[in-house]
Amino acid sequence: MKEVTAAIIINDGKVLIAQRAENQKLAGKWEFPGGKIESGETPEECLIREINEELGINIEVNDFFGKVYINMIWKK
Ligand SMILES: Nc1nc2c([nH]c(=O)n2[C@H]2C[C@H](O)[C@@H](COP(=O)(O)OP(=O)(O)OP(=O)(O)O)O2)c(=O)[nH]1
Repeated sequence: MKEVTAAIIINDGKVLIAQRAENQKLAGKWEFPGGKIESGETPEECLIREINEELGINIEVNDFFGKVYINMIWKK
C-alpha cells in the first residue's frame, strides 16, 4: 500500500489545485499538491517537504481534513 499526503491550501476563499507535469504519471491531471510518504517520515513532514519541492514555499500544517482509501488500477 502506498501512503500519500496532499495539502488543501485556501487563501482569500480560493482553493489551490495544481496540474501534474508532463513527465509525471497521470500527466495533466489536477490534484491537491503533495506526494508519497518516504520511509521514516511523518505525514506532516512529508507534506512540508512535498510542498517545498513542488511549489517552492514553506508551509505550516494546520488542521487534518480526512483520510481516503483508493484502489488504483493503472491503464496504459
Ligand atoms: N498529490 C496528490 N496525489 C494524489 C491525489 N489524489 C490521488 O489519487 N493522488 C495519487 C496520485 C499518485 O498515484 C499519488 C501521488 O504520487 P506522486 O507521484 O505525486 O508522488 P511523489 O511526488 O512522491 O512522486 P515520485 O517521487 O514517486 O515521482 O497519489 C491528490 O489530490 N494529490
